[in-house]
Amino acid sequence: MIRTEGLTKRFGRVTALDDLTFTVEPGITGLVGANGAGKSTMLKILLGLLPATSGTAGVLGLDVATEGPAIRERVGYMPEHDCLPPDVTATEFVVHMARMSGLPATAARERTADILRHVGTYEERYRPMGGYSTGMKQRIKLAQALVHDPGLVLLDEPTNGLDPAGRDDMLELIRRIGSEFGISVIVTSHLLGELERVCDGIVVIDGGRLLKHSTTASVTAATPVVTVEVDDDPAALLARLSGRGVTVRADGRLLHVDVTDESAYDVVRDSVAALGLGLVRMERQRHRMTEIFTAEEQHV
Ligand SMILES: Nc1ncnc2c1ncn2[C@@H]1O[C@H](COP(=O)(O)OP(=O)(O)OP(=O)(O)O)[C@@H](O)[C@H]1O
Repeated sequence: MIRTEGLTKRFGRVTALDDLTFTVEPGITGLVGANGAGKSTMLKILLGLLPATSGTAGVLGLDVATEGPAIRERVGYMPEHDCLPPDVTATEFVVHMARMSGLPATAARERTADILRHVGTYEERYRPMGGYSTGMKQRIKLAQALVHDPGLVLLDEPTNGLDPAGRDDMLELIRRIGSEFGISVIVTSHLLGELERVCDGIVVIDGGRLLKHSTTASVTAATPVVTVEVDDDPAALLARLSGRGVTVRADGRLLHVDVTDESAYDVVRDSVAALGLGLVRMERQRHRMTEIFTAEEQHV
């Protein structure tokens, strides 16, 4: 889908991308990094909108340096910042973008109606976009990226500015773009945790350098861990669980238990009861990917 080789971009003294080499397979891929890590710069280079300082990149087998227009015919792009004209309706805008991408007038109108229904803004389609909420604007930006039925979409921070429910809705839409329409997706975010839910693969960049490239499956396949807290010294519980073949680590007053299968929960419950302890907390750990990336970062 995408390959880069030694890709570097400098703006004066700022190195936005520093010798990046990676490949991206079809599916949903997250491009993660803090603000300023170089994510938007990467997307603009992949679209052929910004020239690289050195190195090469290809998208769908096309060279970004010489085949930008052909790439933009086949790829949809959702920019990060607000770019919607306020006095134009969603229908007018998305039809216009479809026509710009080469669709005939009738097909553009039909596709626009379909895609606005799909992203959940059909009711409001004849209202000027200036009055839209941030969530609706993000959906229109997504709709215009999809309207010409691209093989790949590049989404720049699509959950930016959304409340938790809006984020969940947007992530669900992205998941469906991949699974129902079979369109490959590159989605950027500064939040690793939210991409973990929808992505097949993750590329992490930091200060323009590649920190990590991995499949989400290989990461989330790691054994789940449950944190257990009891109302007394956990030493006796630690010994009892180890004696029953459970892998467990002490962390101050907390115990971290590997859940290789569901029976581990029963072993914890029965052991706590047998020792006459009170169970204060038993919690599945979140953000495993963050921990794994942080652990591996030390080896990079
Ligand atoms: N046109 C430009 N001129 C000068 N510097 C730029 C330009 N575009 C980006 N930069 C710099 O390059 C670096 C990477 O910026 P980029 O916008 O790609 O980061 P990002 O990861 O997308 O962050 P954000 O989410 O905040 O947009 C930053 O230091 C930024 O200031």
